[in-house]
Amino acid sequence: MTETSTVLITGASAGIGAAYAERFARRGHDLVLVARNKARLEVLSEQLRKEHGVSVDVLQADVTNADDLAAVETRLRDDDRIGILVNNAGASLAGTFVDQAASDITQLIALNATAVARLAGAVAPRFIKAGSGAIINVSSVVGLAPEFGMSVYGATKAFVTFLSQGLSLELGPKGIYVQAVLPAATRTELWELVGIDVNTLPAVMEVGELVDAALAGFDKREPVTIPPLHDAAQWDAYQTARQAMIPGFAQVHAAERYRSAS
Ligand SMILES: NC(=O)C1=CN([C@@H]2O[C@H](COP(=O)(O)OP(=O)(O)OC[C@H]3O[C@@H](n4cnc5c(N)ncnc54)[C@H](OP(=O)(O)O)[C@@H]3O)[C@@H](O)[C@H]2O)C=CC1
Ligand SMILES: CC(=O)[C@H](N)C(=O)O
Repeated sequence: MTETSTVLITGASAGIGAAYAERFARRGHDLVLVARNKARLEVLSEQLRKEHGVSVDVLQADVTNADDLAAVETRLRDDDRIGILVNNAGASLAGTFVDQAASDITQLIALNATAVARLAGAVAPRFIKAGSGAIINVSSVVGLAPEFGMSVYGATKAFVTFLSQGLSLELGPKGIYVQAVLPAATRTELWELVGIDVNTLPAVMEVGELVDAALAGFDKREPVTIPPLHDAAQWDAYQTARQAMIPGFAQVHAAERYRSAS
């Protein structure tokens, strides 16, 4: 990854992805913008070329469609200029678990989880060969909070955070930086798409502030960046508590509290 390597951003036609595109263009990076809505991508790319003098390619793709996903994977495998992948495309799901149709659950997992792993998997071997590269995965604080009542959405985001932490450990020693970004409620169209008026939420971050904070974490090479978390020590304590359990998992016998049944 060079200072100005090309950045491929999924879900770049709106919201957080469009803000990443603008911020990376401002830093002088050429871009490959991916989403389904080609017209919106064209308008944004024209604006970024004009305002920042960068080169912008549009790659229309539905990353839940097998052929389209394969085309994005091919671009990531073959285009040596791409040094940063932003896995941002995602959506939420309306209703509670029992209201959600099996087809919608399948679609959400394909978008929020499968595509993220597949695209990281497509680019990683080339990055390993180069000894550099970065993967930014946009997750969510919802993945830390089953209490929020968004079980399937939260599960996809727990997957993204776990995948990112795992990849950071696996790929970090090979020169690749992997970052999980965990926004909380951010003012984008995502809310309207699931029938929620964003103005009714108690606290909402503006998308520019969110992406600037995420990029501050990127510049520090943080493995996990949580822009709304003011007390960073809370995340550190959570990691310490989790890691403290690990040595205890290797056991021949079940814990005492489970031994009374027979
Ligand atoms: N907004 C929020 O409060 C939060 C958002 N996030 C996460 O941030 C990420 C971006 O969301 P946000 O900007 O808010 O949402 P938006 O709805 O504003 O943008 C979503 C982007 O993803 C693209 N997209 C959706 N489905 C597909 C698909 N099947 N294939 C390709 N692209 C697709 C959309 O473009 P198009 O329709 O053109 O395909 C759009 O560019 C998501 O992963 C979301 O979960 C995390 C925490 C909070
Ligand atoms: C709850 C949501 O759907 C939102 N995308 C979030 O992750 O906070």
